[in-house]
Amino acid sequence: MPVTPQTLRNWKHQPQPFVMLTAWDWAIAQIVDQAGVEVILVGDSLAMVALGYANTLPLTLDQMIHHSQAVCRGVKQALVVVDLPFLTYQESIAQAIHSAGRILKESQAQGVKIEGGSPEIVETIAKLTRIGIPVMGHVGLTPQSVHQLGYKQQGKTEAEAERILKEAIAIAEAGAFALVLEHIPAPLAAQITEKLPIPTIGIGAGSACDGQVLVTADLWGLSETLPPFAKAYINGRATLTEATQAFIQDVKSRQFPPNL
Ligand SMILES: Nc1nc(=O)c2c([nH]1)NC[C@@H]1CN(c3ccc(C(=O)N[C@@H](CCC(=O)O)C(=O)O)cc3)CN21
Ligand SMILES: CC(C)C(=O)C(=O)O
Ligand SMILES: [Mg+2]
Repeated sequence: MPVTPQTLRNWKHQPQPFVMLTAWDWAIAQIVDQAGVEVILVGDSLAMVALGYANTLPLTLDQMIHHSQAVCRGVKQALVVVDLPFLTYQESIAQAIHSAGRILKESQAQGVKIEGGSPEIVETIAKLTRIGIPVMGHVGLTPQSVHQLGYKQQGKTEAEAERILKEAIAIAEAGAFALVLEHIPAPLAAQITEKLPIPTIGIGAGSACDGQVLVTADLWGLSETLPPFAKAYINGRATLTEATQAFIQDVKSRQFPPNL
């Protein structure tokens, strides 16, 4: 049965966490969907892992729609959620509706994710939800604020932890169907998970969350550097380099192609 935002919203305190992975094109989406993940995120990290930008800020809405369309063509089971890129939702609620609306109209995605927990963002989540657009929240380390936060762990002081907990509660009350907790201490993520009526999805937030998310380029060992919380399950760079060099050798030694 295909996963919907409602399926996910009800996935709370289950014995087994659900899994979300990122995808940025059709082949990757097919692989992770057929492997059995519950959610596929067209994450704006694609700016870095697929397009080579230094951070997620340059990505445009048109680029995101182009990648989302490709991802959706490869997915049969998983719920597809798309990150709204930097400055495609922060300017006004009207801008957020326009951007989220284009994602849902121009791809088959069923939800959008937006970063932050300020009163403005909470109001935007409430408005999008009221007009029928499922929204996933994202607090803790929010990479679109890299020039303010860097990529450091968030919520280390008592005051910061309290602020993140309050943001999480406000986002849930605004109607978000799930919430990403990025790079915060495990006890804080456990406390938020306990208190929220909606599922939490951790990345660098410990094992108590209702779901876990990873950037697929990190899982596959394709990234040049790994965040401290990520784990590569295959050395993709080395494995693909070896295959490429074997091909180069075969051509140079006339072992490839075969003479049919
Ligand atoms: N491939 C990839 N994986 C990710 O998880 C990811 C992205 N890209 N792009 C957007 C953000 C950036 N992320 C990152 C990147 C680096 C650190 C990291 O190295 N943190 C160090 C300190 C860095 C600092 O002080 O500036 C740490 O010890 O927390 C953490 C999260 C997570 N997100
Ligand atoms: C890491 C996840 C949560 C994300 O926002 C992304 O990949 O862009
Ligand atoms: Mg993102």
